[in-house]
Amino acid sequence: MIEIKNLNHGILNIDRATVPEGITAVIGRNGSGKSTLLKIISGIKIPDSGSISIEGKNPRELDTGYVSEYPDDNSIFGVVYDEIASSLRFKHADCSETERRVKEISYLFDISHLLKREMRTLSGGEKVMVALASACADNPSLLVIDEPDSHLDRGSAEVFSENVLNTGSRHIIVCTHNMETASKAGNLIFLESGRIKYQGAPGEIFEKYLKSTCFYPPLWRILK
Ligand SMILES: Nc1ncnc2c1ncn2[C@@H]1O[C@H](COP(=O)(O)OP(=O)(O)OP(=O)(O)O)[C@@H](O)[C@H]1O
Repeated sequence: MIEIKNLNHGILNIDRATVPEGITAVIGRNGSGKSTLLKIISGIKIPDSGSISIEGKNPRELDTGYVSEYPDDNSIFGVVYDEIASSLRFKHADCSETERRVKEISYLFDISHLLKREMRTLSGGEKVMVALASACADNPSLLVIDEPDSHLDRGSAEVFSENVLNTGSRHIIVCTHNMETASKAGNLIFLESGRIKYQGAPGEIFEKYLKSTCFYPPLWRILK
């Protein structure tokens, strides 16, 4: 469980919120504070005031995988293999175990053919897939992903839904402008001007509060 109390940071102003385990999608208009919230949950930013705890711990005490919305912000190393292996190497994992895991996760993410490539030569979507594989390689207990789908084609978006969202991380927080992705989460947070306006099961939030807005999943209008 993630507990937020009296959080103030930039546009964010959240008195009290409890985020359950599982997959949470964060949605809202441009500039509503989604990325800021994700950076605070992942421990990248320390809030100006207030507190956030995850399973009773400070975010920086958790093993976390974070994927930025900007593909070029995600990589440290020059070659794809080294990038995906980095979290395992930082933990001094055994070389053969590192190699096994890099190959396994690359296969799952359908990027085995990229392992020897230089990061700078990849497309935006390829960089996102490498960043997702790298973030998931060490099975983090918290996975925070900022707008993965804006760079992904349909096939890669499916790989994302099937593999990233089923990594087994205890908490997965995904910010997205894709309402079909959001509708598949277990929990939905709707941010407005830095405040949590709605939170709950996507079915309930979309039907009850967002039906007449552009946030309602387009597919639902056809199917329902
Ligand atoms: N470092 C910063 N300095 C000043 N203002 C900032 C900074 N970072 C973000 N902001 C402002 O805070 C607000 C929230 O930004 P944030 O990136 O969290 O929004 P967002 O909901 O993720 O937007 P988008 O959907 O466009 O990515 C915006 O008005 C933004 O301009």
